[in-house]
Amino acid sequence: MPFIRSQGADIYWKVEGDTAAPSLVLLNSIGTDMDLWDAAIPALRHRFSLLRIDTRGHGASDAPAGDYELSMLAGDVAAAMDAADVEAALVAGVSLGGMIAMQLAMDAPERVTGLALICTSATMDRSAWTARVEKVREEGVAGIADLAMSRFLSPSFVQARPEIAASVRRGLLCMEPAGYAGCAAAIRDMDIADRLQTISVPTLVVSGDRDTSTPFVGHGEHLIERISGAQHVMLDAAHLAPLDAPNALADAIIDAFV
Ligand SMILES: O=C(O)CC1=CCC(=O)O1
Repeated sequence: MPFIRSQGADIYWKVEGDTAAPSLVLLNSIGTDMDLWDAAIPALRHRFSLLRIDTRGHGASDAPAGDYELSMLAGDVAAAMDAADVEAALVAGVSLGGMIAMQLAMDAPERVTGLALICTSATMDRSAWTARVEKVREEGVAGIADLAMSRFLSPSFVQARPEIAASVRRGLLCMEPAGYAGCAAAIRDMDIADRLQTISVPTLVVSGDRDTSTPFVGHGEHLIERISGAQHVMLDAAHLAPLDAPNALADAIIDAFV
């Protein structure tokens, strides 16, 4: 399995798809891993060379103790791109993944040819994420599992696809608490809102009409108002859009960038 050592942690990455096509980096939300993208891969793999990365603290990547920072997580993405020989790419991220993508576009604009910002935000509630970090460090991921699940998926999706909901919950509960808390600290300390105007690459903002974690009002809307020329697509989806609407999400990315 390919790992790259980055800033004291082994980061897991994987390349698939059409390696002669433009590169698309896929980033996961907090509490999931690169498998979040599985259902969208068949629609994306013929159009892009896909680089999936397990965000530090998630999946097969290491989960060191302590607070992480968005710039550290963006540095991990750049390290995985180096390891995969990807000079620059379109970067698509769900939620935390979108925050990392925006940070990378600010820290290393030469590595980013475009952004697909999916059910994400530049402004999360600091006190709520402070409480989440503390709870996970005291009680483990089980302490926030119900809350996280209620923000990931809508009741209608859970009823229609209980096996997917069960697998998301299992993944969450199997996580290292240090990994969840480290990334939750990066969300708590996020500081990108004032620099959104510096993003100059083509950007697609995707919202979910059933997303209660980063709804369009106050989140997607905030991004399109500040990122010059950003396009917007609203999907029939909750927060984890790649599970809820994988083909519509893939089509939106292909329509915007191919
Ligand atoms: O609120 C949630 O738990 C959902 C979420 C916020 C950031 C992220 O990556 O997922």
